[in-house]
Amino acid sequence: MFVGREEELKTLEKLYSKGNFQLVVMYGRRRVGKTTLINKFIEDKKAIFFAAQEANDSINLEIFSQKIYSFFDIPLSAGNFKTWNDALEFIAEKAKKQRFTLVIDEFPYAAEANNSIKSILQNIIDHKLKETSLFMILCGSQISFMEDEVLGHKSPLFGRRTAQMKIEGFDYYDASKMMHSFSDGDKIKLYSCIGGTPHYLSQIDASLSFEENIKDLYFNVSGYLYDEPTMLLKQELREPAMYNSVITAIASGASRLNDISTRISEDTSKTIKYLNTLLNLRILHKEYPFGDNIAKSRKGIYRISDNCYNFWYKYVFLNKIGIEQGIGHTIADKNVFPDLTDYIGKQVFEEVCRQYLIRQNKLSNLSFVATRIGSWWGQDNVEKKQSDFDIVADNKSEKKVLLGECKWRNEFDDVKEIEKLINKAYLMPEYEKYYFIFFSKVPYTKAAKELEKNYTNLRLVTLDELFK
Ligand SMILES: Nc1ncnc2c1ncn2[C@@H]1O[C@H](COP(=O)(O)OP(=O)(O)OP(=O)(O)O)[C@@H](O)[C@H]1O
Repeated sequence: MFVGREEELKTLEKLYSKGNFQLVVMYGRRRVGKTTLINKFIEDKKAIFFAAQEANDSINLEIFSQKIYSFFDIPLSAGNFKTWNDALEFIAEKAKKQRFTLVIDEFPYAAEANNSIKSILQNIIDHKLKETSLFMILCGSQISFMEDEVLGHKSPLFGRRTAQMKIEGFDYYDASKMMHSFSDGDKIKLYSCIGGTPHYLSQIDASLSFEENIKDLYFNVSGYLYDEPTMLLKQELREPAMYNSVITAIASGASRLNDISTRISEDTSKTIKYLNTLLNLRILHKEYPFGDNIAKSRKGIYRISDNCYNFWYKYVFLNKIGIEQGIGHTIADKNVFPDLTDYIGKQVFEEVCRQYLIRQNKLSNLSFVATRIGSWWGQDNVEKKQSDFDIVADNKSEKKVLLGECKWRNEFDDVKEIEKLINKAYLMPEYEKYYFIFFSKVPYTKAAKELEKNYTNLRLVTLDELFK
């Protein structure tokens, strides 16, 4: 079953409809669904799909030759192309007369096996392919390679791409389509622990409970996700040990540079280097209080971008010895599951609610079209304490703002919390019209629903609405 990717397919189709030469550079973490997306895109098109192997140059050229021959119905006895240049010139000649797509998947493998492929490609693009209607996709999983050696200004291919697409994991909404047999609450829990990587989501066993799935995937040595984040880290970094410490520090709650440095016992100048590498790899991202000037703000905090990493570094990495000794399931029951409400409440649910708003905003389902969506934290000068909004979305020119609170708790006084949210609006004084939104794991009380009826600018969102 193919899920989501509507935007990506729309982008590809739009580029394809231009009818001229296109070079789309597509990249994204392993297992994020690049190949599946490309296959969906080419399913109704004439296409040569070549996936480079982690092998030497002659093997890659041989496979490439065979793909070309089979596409043009040339008998294999014709022998392989002698060089990449010959193969690509052949493609260029054919592409003068007919429209087709050429996909080179896992491009870094081919380029690592033969360092001159990038220059050969550049030369052919400039002198031959540009005049054809070839639709070409170069795809790869090594983010640093694709950004530096393909898109980067030092690459021979710099400036040749007509579009670039970074493929991200699913948001909670698309991820939930891969777990339809579960309750809404379990869907959020699964997304919080596994994240949005389609391949990981495809490992969920619908016949097992949420807990059984998490135990099977993470808490035994043969579990599919037992070692996955470190294996991926090793692919991108030569010395992952220090990076493991940095990510563990963040997963355990440190989010500012100083706190992270203290936790890993390194000075801030070294820590910042590690953090920057992890930011470049998109394993981390930085968040700023809503409205801050990002270029100047000193309030940025570091967050782990993917829930699989977040969960793994918080609960699996530090328990590896126990898991290897065969007590993984007990650790999960005793130490992990009881902590999940806190983990989701503090680290995931807010993001899920923001994703919901981003989707609703695109569908024009909010009271106004928001031009910025984020969260805010800072000083409340009236109450003389730190304060925050889980959600802030605004339209500055219309002077409208939406303020929100997200509660992943089993019990709380909803009326009190809603009133608290409304009463904090003075912290955002620059608007004329205020709207409020509240998200809750558990159903609202009658009194809260009454409040919503009387206060037209207030919306109470229930868990099931997140999936509509
Ligand atoms: N859009 C999708 N809908 C449903 N399942 C998907 C989708 N995308 C990916 N998957 C699942 O994830 C698996 C891995 O996806 P895919 O091979 O496309 O990832 P990739 O980014 O090309 O990975 P790699 O870089 O490791 O080759 C697929 O076999 C499929 O099970």
